[in-house]
Amino acid sequence: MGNSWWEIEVICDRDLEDALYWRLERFGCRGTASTDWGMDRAVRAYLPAVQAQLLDLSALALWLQQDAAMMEFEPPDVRWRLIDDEDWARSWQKYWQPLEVGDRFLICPAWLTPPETDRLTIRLDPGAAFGTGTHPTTQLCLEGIEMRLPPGHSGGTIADIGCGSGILSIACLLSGATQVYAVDTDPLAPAAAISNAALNDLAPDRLIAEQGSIERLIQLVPEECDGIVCNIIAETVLELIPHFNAIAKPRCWGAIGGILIDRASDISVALQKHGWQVGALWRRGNWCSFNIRHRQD
Ligand SMILES: C[S@@+](CC[C@H](N)C(=O)[O-])C[C@H]1O[C@@H](n2cnc3c(N)ncnc32)[C@H](O)[C@@H]1O
Repeated sequence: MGNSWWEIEVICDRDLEDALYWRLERFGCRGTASTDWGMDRAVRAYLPAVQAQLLDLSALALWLQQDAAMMEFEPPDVRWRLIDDEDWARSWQKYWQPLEVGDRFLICPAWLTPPETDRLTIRLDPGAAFGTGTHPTTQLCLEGIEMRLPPGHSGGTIADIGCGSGILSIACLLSGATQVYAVDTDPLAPAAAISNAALNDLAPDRLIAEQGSIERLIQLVPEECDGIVCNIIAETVLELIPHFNAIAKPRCWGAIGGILIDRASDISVALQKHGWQVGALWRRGNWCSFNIRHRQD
């Protein structure tokens, strides 16, 4: 069971997809891929087998059905099966295709030849870490990066809190940032981020990634940062916000995602309390992201 994965397949109404992602992420799923399924969507999520027992999966199915009932949708069809490492990789290969995000990025699975494009291509091997670009919260953060680091931008140090696969770190580096310091509490994430940076031909010293959270980042960064990217659920972001100042230059920007729309006002209040101005709040489905700037005082 050590090297196997649960593949959880959920067939649901397309308007339920956002809420579903949230529930799957909270359950601990490391990655998701979705495809059309007639008029519905088929969402597949992957979780190391050691992290869940059959009873946990039954509870998840019940939560998903309750979520659907509360939102007045038909109950989703939820199934799961154990797959080994090889099948897991094959599943990704089947369902995960190159994806354009925003005006500037193209996310391309490592095993495919990137298509001809004038977009910035982020090549990714999902490994076991979260972050393939298919999730709306990742896309919102990528669009935030696109706004802060426009074509021709060069320089700056960025902090990536909850780096997962390193997708946001790599986006910053390909957009001209000089250096990224990244942390993630998931022990598998830093290595995934570093190997994905290498896959994109980025010099190893441009991305320093370590296990931990903001307290590790405070030790890691030699000087305050020009930007912060952070795509984690609202409860965690609320704990992190009071510590942002310890790593931020005056006028530091932030692309903060992972927030369900009904938590937006809590986040906004906390940001303002700690000296951050909300420049824009972007929404996709039930998710939103904050583009913020530190007040200069
Ligand atoms: C939604 S994923 C984001 C991954 C990637 N940055 C992206 O945008 O796709 C959130 C990541 O944050 C990590 N995480 C959760 N709580 C954390 C914390 N307190 N400090 C640092 N990382 C955390 C998780 O392990 C996970 O990899």
